[in-house]
Amino acid sequence: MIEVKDIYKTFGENEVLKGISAKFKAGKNNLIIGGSGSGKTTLLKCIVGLHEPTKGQVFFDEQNFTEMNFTERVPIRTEIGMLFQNSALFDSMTVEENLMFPLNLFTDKTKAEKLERANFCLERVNLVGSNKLYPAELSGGMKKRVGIARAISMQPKYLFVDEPNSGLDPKTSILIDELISDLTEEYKITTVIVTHDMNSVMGIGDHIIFLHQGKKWWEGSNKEIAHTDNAELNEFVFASKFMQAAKDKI
Ligand SMILES: Nc1ncnc2c1ncn2[C@@H]1O[C@H](COP(=O)(O)OP(=O)(O)OP(=O)(O)O)[C@@H](O)[C@H]1O
Repeated sequence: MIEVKDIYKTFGENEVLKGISAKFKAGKNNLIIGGSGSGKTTLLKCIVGLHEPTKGQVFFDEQNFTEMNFTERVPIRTEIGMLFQNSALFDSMTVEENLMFPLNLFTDKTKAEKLERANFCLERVNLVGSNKLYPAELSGGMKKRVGIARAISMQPKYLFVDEPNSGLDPKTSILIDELISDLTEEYKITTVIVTHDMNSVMGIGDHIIFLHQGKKWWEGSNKEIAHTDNAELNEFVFASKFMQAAKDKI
């Protein structure tokens, strides 16, 4: 479980996060949603240590990450998998080399063991045989799957995903969501996903926190979100006429 306690983050005069507290449980898809500029990515970056919170604390399984120095954080960092918007693959490396990269960096496995792990992860994301391809030869959905394979290569306890569906067609988006959700449940990963995608919210939103004006405005599940009387959340979720019409049927 990850817990954030009273997180504030200020950039100059701009107070972006204003006292966010939340718990993200293992084996669940924890979604952070909210309008553009509401602070979703900033919160994600504060949790993983890419930003230091101005105030407040982050705990990984009751270990106070905020109070740790760089060296003390290393064991937790090696348990973190990350998937960024653009998949962040190394263009000059093949799929296999991309997957081996964290294993080369953080483990003392033999080459054969690393290859075995890379192949296992590729199989898990349904990309067997793509070892020698370069990112430029992959579709957007395939790149995401390689990104996911690399993120799980180190058997992470914690997985952070920023906008997994950006640039993907609706069908591929659903496949990516289902893949993340299946891996989360199977390996009991604490997964935190920043998303705008209402299909994801409805499809895999076990636990959702809605940010508005830098505050946690609402918290609940995908089952609860359809029946919320929170005005700002309603406006956000049911912004389109289609979603308005669908609301009564949920
Ligand atoms: N490194 C930074 N330096 C200064 N300001 C920043 C920095 N990162 C984010 N901000 C500001 O923080 C605010 C929230 O940004 P953030 O990217 O967290 O929002 P978001 O909810 O993820 O938005 P979006 O949905 O558009 O990606 C914005 O006003 C942004 O300009």
